[in-house]
Amino acid sequence: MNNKYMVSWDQLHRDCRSLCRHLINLEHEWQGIIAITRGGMIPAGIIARELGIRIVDTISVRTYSHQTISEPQVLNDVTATQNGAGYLLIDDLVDTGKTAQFVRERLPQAYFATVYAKPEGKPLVDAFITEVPQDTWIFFPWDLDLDYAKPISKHADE
Ligand SMILES: O=P(O)(O)OC[C@H]1O[C@H](OP(=O)(O)OP(=O)(O)O)[C@H](O)[C@@H]1O
Ligand SMILES: O=c1[nH]c(=O)c2nc[nH]c2[nH]1
Ligand SMILES: [Mg+2]
Repeated sequence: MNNKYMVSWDQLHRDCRSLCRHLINLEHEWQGIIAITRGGMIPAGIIARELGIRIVDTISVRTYSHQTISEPQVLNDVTATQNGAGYLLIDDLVDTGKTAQFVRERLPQAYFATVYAKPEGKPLVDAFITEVPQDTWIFFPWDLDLDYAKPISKHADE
């Protein structure tokens, strides 16, 4: 994928808080949060803090190895709920929707929210905050490092 969408910690925090405002407006008493690990863990932590939710479980699903997609695999299942009723299910993003479809089958009653969504996957989630084009890879702050940026002009260092 040629295009990149770089997410800073600040932006991630702001986008998670925007998602929280949407979730608060639903006026629902959540039983707890289920994070889809690993990507959903940091958003789930921020959301748990903002909404005052202390029960946080995980379902560990792996669909990608670097940028290569394969069949979703459950590495560790959720234990807090059987069908997700009353639970918020949180992931960092939905891309093709393959992971979302798979997890929805496991937890059909959960309310599924992601912070970022690409067009193919967005019909599979109940809520998201920021849409990113399908041909763009999203880079999260936990995958990035502060590094030297080359000047835009190739003459700048002369
Ligand atoms: O909509 P999809 O095309 O299924 O892609 C979205 C999923 O892919 C990534 O997880 P990944 O499998 O890379 O594992 P990770 O969360 O441990 O990084 C991301 O965190 C989502 O869970
Ligand atoms: O870090 C990531 N960025 C993405 O755009 C993406 N799509 C699927 N899985 C992903 N992981
Ligand atoms: Mg993931």
